[in-house]
Amino acid sequence: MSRETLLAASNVSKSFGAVRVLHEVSFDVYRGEVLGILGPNGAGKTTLFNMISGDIKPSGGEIRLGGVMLGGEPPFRRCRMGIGRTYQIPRPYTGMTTFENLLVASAFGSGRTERESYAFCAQVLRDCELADKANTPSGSLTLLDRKRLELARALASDPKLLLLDEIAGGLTDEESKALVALVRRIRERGVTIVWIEHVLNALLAVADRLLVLNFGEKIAEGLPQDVIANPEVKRVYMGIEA
Ligand SMILES: Nc1ncnc2c1ncn2[C@@H]1O[C@H](COP(=O)(O)OP(=O)(O)OP(=O)(O)O)[C@@H](O)[C@H]1O
Repeated sequence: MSRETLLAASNVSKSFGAVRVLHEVSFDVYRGEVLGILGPNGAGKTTLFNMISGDIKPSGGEIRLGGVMLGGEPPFRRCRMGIGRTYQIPRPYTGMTTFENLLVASAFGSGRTERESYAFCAQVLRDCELADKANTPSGSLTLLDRKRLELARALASDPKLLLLDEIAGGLTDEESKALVALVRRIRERGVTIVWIEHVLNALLAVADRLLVLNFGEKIAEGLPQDVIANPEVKRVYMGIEA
């Protein structure tokens, strides 16, 4: 079966001054898949997301979405082109309610009218199991609900490609399962997902493929069972000598 590429990264590199953080990383993300990204702390995972979302510029290489080069497009335009993301540290507007947070994200990203945004955001709230917290100030949500809100805010811009940055950290096993179920539902709606995650069980429960970074270089990519069995991945990521 032929796979359609949604996002293509070719030879993407990033240095901060003399410090090389990513070196010529290339990979494709196929439409409809969940690609999991693993790697030790400092491997360059979030830096890669920052370059896809346009928060920072690559030092070299190219990133394309649906064949269109992202080049110097700023973050808001990439958002409107269909790239949504979450941040490792959720950034809700704590003085606003859950619903208001979604409305802001929707107005920013989707180009919907106010009336359309209301209906759409109400649906996103239901999808993310936050409907009963619509009027709760976001600053008083539980950790799981803050994670759901972070996801819901990314979904409110109606992305084709959703970048999830360590959303399962700090959750109990049960909460993590609830989050995985939500990620699955989002994928079933046709959203393509790239998920950086240290909570391996969560990632393995939903990822179609895995990519592993170490010291800014891609060291493995493929089916989860093959990547997890790769001796280099075991050594650098799990500390297991072959
Ligand atoms: N703006 C910056 N200026 C200088 N160095 C940076 C900057 N952003 C990131 N780095 C460095 O780049 C390296 C990669 O950071 P990055 O956050 O991408 O790693 P990561 O794989 O996401 O790690 P973690 O799993 O801990 O989140 C780190 O050494 C970090 O200190």
